[in-house]
Amino acid sequence: MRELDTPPAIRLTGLRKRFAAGGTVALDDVSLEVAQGGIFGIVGRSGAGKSTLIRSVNLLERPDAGRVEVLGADMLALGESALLAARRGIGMVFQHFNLHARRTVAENVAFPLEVAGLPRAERAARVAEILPLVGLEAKRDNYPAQLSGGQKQRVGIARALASRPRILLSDEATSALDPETTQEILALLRALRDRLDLTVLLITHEMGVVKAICDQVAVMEAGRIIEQGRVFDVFTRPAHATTRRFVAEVIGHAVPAGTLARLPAPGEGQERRLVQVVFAGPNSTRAVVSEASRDFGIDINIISGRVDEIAGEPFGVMALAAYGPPGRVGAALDWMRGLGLDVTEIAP
Ligand SMILES: Nc1ncnc2c1ncn2[C@@H]1O[C@H](COP(=O)(O)OP(=O)(O)OP(=O)(O)O)[C@@H](O)[C@H]1O
Repeated sequence: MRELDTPPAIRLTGLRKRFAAGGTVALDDVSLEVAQGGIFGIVGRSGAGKSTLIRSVNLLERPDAGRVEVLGADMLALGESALLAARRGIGMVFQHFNLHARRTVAENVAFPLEVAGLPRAERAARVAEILPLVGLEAKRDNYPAQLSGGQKQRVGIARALASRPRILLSDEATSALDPETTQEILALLRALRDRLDLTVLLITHEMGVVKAICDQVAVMEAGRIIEQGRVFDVFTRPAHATTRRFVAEVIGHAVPAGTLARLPAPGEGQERRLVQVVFAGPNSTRAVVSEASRDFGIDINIISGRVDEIAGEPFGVMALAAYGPPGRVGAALDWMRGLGLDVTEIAP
């Protein structure tokens, strides 16, 4: 991450929100910090409180308690006009694009500038500058109905960037898109972050989105953040059961029951241990399976395996069945743990 010495772009402290007396608590003591230039993902199931949280940043939703600081400004202390100005520094992208059907691409992008009272010539100049950034110069006079979903979201992004915000909020921006278009839009968001020096806070129910572009992640459940940290750390060492389920969606290694049933039973005087091994860090590329097998005199059957990259770092996960005399198998697994690999038993 960049600019480690600068204060966070967004700092939320102790946010609480309940929509009705006696109703569900949408935010329950939520605190997080988004570093300048970072891409921070908030993931959680439907109803976890993600929308309420992201809408608290620009005060589309007012928390009942807590503190919202954006680029150093105490948002809850701002008067009406100062708040409007602060909001112009925070762009927002929506799941269903929210485009005006009867306005062209250029007119949609210019809309927030019109609301802000910018003269026509300046609006036109800004639109001409921004459409190439999202690859839509050729579509400037088209109407939303003439665009694909991905193109519509590019318009949504261009509109969010029209007032040159330093911060971009993304509310499930890719949830209505197919997987290929999702990857294109995510790549665009990352490129824009780099080019315009943006800070991005996004919410999603898909861990794949987090894996693709975020450097920090927070997992929400029932209004609380149950886990947060660097994406690589959370993916490779999820602490909470809910996080483990999310992580399993993209890097999971549930071994099918049929496969387990077909594994050979241990021979006379032998034991069998089934483990999942997560390879990360300096020993991720070491030939641990063959080394363990040779040095401890055991047999290791690789049931499944996959090598991946998370936040640009190599990462692998394997399911292994290890056979050998009692004691030696355990010693081999301990040796793997000693190398910093994450070894967990997956079945008896
Ligand atoms: N305007 C509202 N009035 C009353 N309750 C609300 C309102 N908005 C959200 N809630 C409730 O607050 C809780 C959190 O909702 P929120 O929309 O923030 O969750 P979410 O994680 O974004 O879910 P989704 O992905 O389905 O939008 C839910 O119980 C929801 O029903």
